[in-house]
Amino acid sequence: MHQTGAVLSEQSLRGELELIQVSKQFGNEIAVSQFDQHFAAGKYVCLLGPSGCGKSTTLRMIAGHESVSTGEIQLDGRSIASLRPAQRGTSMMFQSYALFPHLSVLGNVAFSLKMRGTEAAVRDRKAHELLELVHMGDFAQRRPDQLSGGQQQRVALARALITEPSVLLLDEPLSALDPFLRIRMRAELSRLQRELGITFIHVTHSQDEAMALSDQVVLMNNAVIEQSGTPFDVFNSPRTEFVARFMGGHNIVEADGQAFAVRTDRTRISPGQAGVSAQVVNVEFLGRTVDVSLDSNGTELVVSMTDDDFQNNSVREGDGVTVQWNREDLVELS
Ligand SMILES: Nc1ncnc2c1ncn2[C@@H]1O[C@H](COP(=O)(O)OP(=O)(O)OP(=O)(O)O)[C@@H](O)[C@H]1O
Repeated sequence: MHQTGAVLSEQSLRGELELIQVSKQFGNEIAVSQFDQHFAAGKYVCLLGPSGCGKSTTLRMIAGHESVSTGEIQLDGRSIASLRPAQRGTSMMFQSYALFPHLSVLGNVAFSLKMRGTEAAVRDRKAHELLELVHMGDFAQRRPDQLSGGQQQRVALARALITEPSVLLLDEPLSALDPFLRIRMRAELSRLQRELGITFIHVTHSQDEAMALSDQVVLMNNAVIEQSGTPFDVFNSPRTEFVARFMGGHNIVEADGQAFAVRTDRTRISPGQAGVSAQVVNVEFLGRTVDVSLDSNGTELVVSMTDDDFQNNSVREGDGVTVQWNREDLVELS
């Protein structure tokens, strides 16, 4: 692990962020409504949700690239909603990386300090430290077009971190990478966040990414927070049908006029037992698991079973089956 002296001069956790009843309206359209949430210092937060739900607008309001219509934003105890972006203690890494093509890697990373009038020797030393931190120390003199996508992203990260922000804001940082690199960079982001001890706020529409990375997931829908909590809680205790469906891995079932979620891996097909009748619509082999899709009187159900269970209890498209779950696995939805 690299020690980055000056960069990590402050060892305590930073970036306690509070959004208090923050809303954003564009004309008649409400992009974010009454966003009210506290983020403890030094946490990895993912803002998750479908396209258009207001994630990027929320991030941009924290960064100061968009004003708030109403509400208040506090960072480490001070109000920042009316400050210019560079004064806030936040830094944004963009999806496109937005590196300057004519500058070297070192020049790109040092750029913000140059703008602030920091002398050349100091800014170059800090830029080198940051490049070491993202494992790009050997590439300082290259130009961005001489780097791979993953390398450009590391440089963009170093560039965003050079101002020593308390909060790093990342807008879909992994979406331009191929699936293999995305998983590698995911681990890198997690390592960086822990090493730096600052808050990361990462916008994504991928629930896998949010589950893998975050201490706290904020799931948004139609401009509001639908549910916020640890990935474990949001996945295992979805409050609404939207949350259960968006997080995936759940069936929505009804009993006595009440909707419930039940995990697809806790939904079973057991021959000879009482249960709900259904017909097999599709069988999908996913490697370690097999997903059996079923139609039960017009309701779609999925049973996820291990490969071994499937081999012992094989079904095919068109088979009639009965489906069971345990009462204690039902999560009541509102
Ligand atoms: N500058 C703008 N002017 C008008 N409407 C805007 C503006 N920016 C965003 N919106 C609208 O606000 C809503 C929320 O947009 P936002 O970009 O925050 O969503 P998102 O969840 O980040 O979506 P995506 O994942 O597609 O980026 C959308 O309906 C969008 O059309």
